[in-house]
Amino acid sequence: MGSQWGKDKVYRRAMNEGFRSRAAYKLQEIQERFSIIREDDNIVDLGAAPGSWLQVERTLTKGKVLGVDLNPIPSIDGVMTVVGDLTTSEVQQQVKDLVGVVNVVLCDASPKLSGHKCYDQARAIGLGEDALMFAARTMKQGGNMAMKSFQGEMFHELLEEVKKHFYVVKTFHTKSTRRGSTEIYIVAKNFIGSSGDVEGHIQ
Ligand SMILES: C[S@@+](CC[C@H](N)C(=O)[O-])C[C@H]1O[C@@H](n2cnc3c(N)ncnc32)[C@H](O)[C@@H]1O
Repeated sequence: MGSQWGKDKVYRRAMNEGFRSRAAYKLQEIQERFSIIREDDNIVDLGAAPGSWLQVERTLTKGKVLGVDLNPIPSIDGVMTVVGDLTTSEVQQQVKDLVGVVNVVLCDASPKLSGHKCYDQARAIGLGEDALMFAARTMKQGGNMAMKSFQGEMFHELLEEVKKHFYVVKTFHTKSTRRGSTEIYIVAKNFIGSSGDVEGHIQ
């Protein structure tokens, strides 16, 4: 699992460049490599606080940008936010009402670490499954997704589940990820379309 953000060189660079966290560079790397966001796309960003991915997204599309997080996200011009749990159907409905057609779902959410490796890994994988289900229930056919995950138990199963819903699926280690972290991004392009039977834990 990754460690919490620290005040290292990349963090200081992010602050100097006006980003809310170093995570901004991870999305920039994903976009440079995979071009998952097109200039008119509507984007939903799950686990978006404090908002550095939202800052990057706002520069990449003229479409709608909406962030969801358990914690409030300080406002960003031209960005909608929802405070809530991405695993709930209420939040899914709110997002659909606000965004309408969703072209891209991004998920950088990670659960609060308990320090128990197996438990934290299981929760991280569970959150990934929920993000996949969120995407499958809200996203337009042909849409793209990128989600954070962690290598370890059940990661392979999550990856296989993503492959059932997208034509192209890759994994990607960003250079901006801390050394020693098991963090890995799943990048999925060209959503096959909603089948309504994604495994997950939506309430
Ligand atoms: C690493 S931070 C995201 C950083 C963000 N991408 C950025 O650039 O600022 C992970 C976030 O996931 C959120 N999160 C975790 N579980 C969540 C859930 N079930 N629903 C919504 N947000 C969640 C946390 O509150 C936290 O803010």
